[in-house]
Amino acid sequence: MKSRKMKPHAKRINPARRSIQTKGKWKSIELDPSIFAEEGLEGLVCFEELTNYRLVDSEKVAARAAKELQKKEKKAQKRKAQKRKAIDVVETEGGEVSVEAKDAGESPKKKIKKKKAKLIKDESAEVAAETGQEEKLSEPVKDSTVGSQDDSEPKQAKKKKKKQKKSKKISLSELNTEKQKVQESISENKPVQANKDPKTKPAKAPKPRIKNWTSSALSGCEDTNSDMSAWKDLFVPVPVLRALSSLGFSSPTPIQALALPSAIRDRMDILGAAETGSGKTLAFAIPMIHSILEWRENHDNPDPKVDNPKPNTVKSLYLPDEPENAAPEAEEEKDLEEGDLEEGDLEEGDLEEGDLEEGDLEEGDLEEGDLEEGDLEEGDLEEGDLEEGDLEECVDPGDSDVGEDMNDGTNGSDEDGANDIKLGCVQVGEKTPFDPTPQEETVNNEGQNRPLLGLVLTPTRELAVQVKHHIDAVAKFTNITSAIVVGGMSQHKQRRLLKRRPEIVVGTPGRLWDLIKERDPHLQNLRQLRYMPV
Ligand SMILES: Nc1ncnc2c1ncn2[C@@H]1O[C@H](COP(=O)(O)OP(=O)(O)OP(=O)(O)O)[C@@H](O)[C@H]1O
Repeated sequence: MKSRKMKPHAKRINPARRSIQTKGKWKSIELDPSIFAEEGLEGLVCFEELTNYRLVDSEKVAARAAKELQKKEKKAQKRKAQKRKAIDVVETEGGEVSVEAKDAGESPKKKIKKKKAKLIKDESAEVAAETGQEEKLSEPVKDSTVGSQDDSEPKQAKKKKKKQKKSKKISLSELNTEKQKVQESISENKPVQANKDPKTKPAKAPKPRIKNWTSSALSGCEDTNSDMSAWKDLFVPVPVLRALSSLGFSSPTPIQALALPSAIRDRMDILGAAETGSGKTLAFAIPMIHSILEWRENHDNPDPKVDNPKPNTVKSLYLPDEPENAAPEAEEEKDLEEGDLEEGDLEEGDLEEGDLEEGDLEEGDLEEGDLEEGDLEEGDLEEGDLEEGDLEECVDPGDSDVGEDMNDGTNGSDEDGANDIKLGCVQVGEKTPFDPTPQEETVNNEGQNRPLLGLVLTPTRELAVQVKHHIDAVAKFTNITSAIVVGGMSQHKQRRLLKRRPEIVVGTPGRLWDLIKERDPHLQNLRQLRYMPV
């Protein structure tokens, strides 16, 4: 039915939604005009009828419509994907400019993702450049950009992890090699080299050993390669020169260079002054040793026609042109064969510490009376050497001063010299007349007759010890012996040492005076004293 109110060209409702499929056409039906006179039908225009049509299932139609929609959406997605692919191809060929052009039409999320990927790519390139593997690493990075961006991120992460693992492995292997080095060096007693890698802990450096040059000299480690020509013209005795070479003293200090010729050649008294550590000790010790060697030579080969001994008869470097000097000491050190030595050839002091080894002396070699008082020094006997009953009376009242206070400047002589006159800082013994004439020797063998030839006076005990070490070091190839006489140490022991008649005595005034007052035989015989450094 059509009325006047209906629009003539109104859009027809989709027939599918009506569930009717129109096959024929709508046809108008002729009506009686009286019908239009009735109320309520004045707006009616005509009737139409459709006789050819088909009823349709509405659900099926709806499903079809949904399918059609999905197909359309898929097609749209495909088109978009094809567009992206085309843009990526352009990017790989054209570089950054094309990427930026492509970015203009993309969402901000995708832009961030791309930036991330780009940053990772740059980092990996830098690392590759550092490790020298740039070529290997850059290729897979390019591949990832050709593929989808979502895939590129996990690939980059994997590579990063691999790199981290690699670097960890490298650092671990470095640590292992360092450990091995340290273990090797420990087993070989070698100092460990400083570790250059700041991450790993540096190995503890071994504590530097302070060189005890006196003991090293006495141990006999000779530096035979050192050039000793700087000592030429200083009149140093050859055995002393050998000792200096073993100490590594290849040249004299200024005070030694100045003092030695005047003291040795010109026999001058010398008053020297130089700063501490400048070698003053050897400046007086070498001339003293020279003087003693000279005395020995004249004493062993006395010339009955000449009262005074010949000066400068000791071999030294002051005669460089003489062929004798070319082979110093070599002849003296010829190997001794069995039978070469007869009884009496060896004197006291000829054998030094270390000359005899374990096993050299057998049971029965020593007879009763071979050892005298004073032959054994402190330290000669070790724990276990003496058995119960070996010592009967071992307490010596003279040893009571072992524990004297080292800081106390006064010696035990104060009690003895209670009646002495004190003049300022000089003490003069009233009741102790000093008699320089030699006392009658109680023992008359050759070694016991040796006079005191050098007496060194030092203000302190410590300096006395130091000076004795210096003298022993440079006199180690001469058989010259020395003893120390200072307060704070056993007076009894010092008396025993003086019985051995050392050529040199180093001491402090107080203890020396004590022993002189006690008429120690070695200190009473000062007629032969040739050298007295103060
Ligand atoms: N010719 C030399 N060459 C190298 N070193 C030397 C030489 N002479 C001495 N010395 C070294 O110098 C150090 C100091 O020497 P010395 O003790 O004789 O100096 P000093 O002037 O007597 O010092 P102080 O005034 O403190 O007693 C010694 O331990 C020795 O190692």
